[in-house]
Amino acid sequence: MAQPSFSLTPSQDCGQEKPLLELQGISKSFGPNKVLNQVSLTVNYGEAVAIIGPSGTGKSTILRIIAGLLHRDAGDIYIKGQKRLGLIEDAQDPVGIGMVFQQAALFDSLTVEENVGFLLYQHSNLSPDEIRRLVDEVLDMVGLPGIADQYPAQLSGGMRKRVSFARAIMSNPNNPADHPELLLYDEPTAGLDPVASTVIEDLIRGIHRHRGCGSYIIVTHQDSTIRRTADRVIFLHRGKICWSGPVQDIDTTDNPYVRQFFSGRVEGPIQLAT
Ligand SMILES: Nc1ncnc2c1ncn2[C@@H]1O[C@H](COP(=O)(O)OP(=O)(O)OP(=O)(O)O)[C@@H](O)[C@H]1O
Repeated sequence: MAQPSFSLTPSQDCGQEKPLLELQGISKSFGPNKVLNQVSLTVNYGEAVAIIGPSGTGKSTILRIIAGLLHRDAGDIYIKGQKRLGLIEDAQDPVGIGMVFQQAALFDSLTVEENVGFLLYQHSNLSPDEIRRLVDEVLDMVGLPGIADQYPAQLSGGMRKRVSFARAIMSNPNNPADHPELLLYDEPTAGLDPVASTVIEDLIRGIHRHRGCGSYIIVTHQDSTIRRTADRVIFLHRGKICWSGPVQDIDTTDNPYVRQFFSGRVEGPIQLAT
């Protein structure tokens, strides 16, 4: 399988003193439903952080707030030590963010090539032939060679998810600043068969490793994805962080939430959201 063409061009300096991202006391309600309650977390340069926890506990909401797609009610967001008021991109020193959403969110009227190469068609001087070559390369990386001319409706849900992944990792090789510094993955392997999951997990890790100090946050329920993609795990329950630790500690911690989550037991502090 092809390696990322941008693999040897790390996009930012490692060893920064400030965290890449810091959330302090973030709260968010939807009507009477308090979804996030004073959540604070940091993501350092080069870190791979998994946010896990039961359904409906606010994981995707955190990603959407970080991405600037949703406003918080309270709390502060710092990027590279600088407080940000609104959109992360809405600043003098923007952070490139790539996102892979739970729903593939492709444009139905565009081909796979047009979807994956969308930003390059809009914002680069690359020729259509060059963009097509990059699209083919990225589709090969996600294990979907030869589908560039198809439409999303012709693909399975898992294939669409991998196309969405391909789009998130597309970047302009002529513009090093184009590489996302922070990738946000919202359940990138949900609904995929085990082999397709492994392909995506390896890609996530591979891109991370090759970038040297690229950082990402991944929200996932999949046991294998947590173990194979995360350095550190944050456990969210009912809008609060109730455990955080290195991924290898998930099997040894006596935290009751973590124990119940990984055993799948019905008895314990985690109760299904109503
Ligand atoms: N736009 C919205 N309007 C109203 N309620 C919302 C909205 N977005 C999310 N919620 C609610 O916020 C809560 C948390 O949702 P969120 O998607 O963040 O949970 P999650 O932990 O990612 O869940 P899952 O693991 O099932 O994807 C849920 O109760 C959800 O119904």
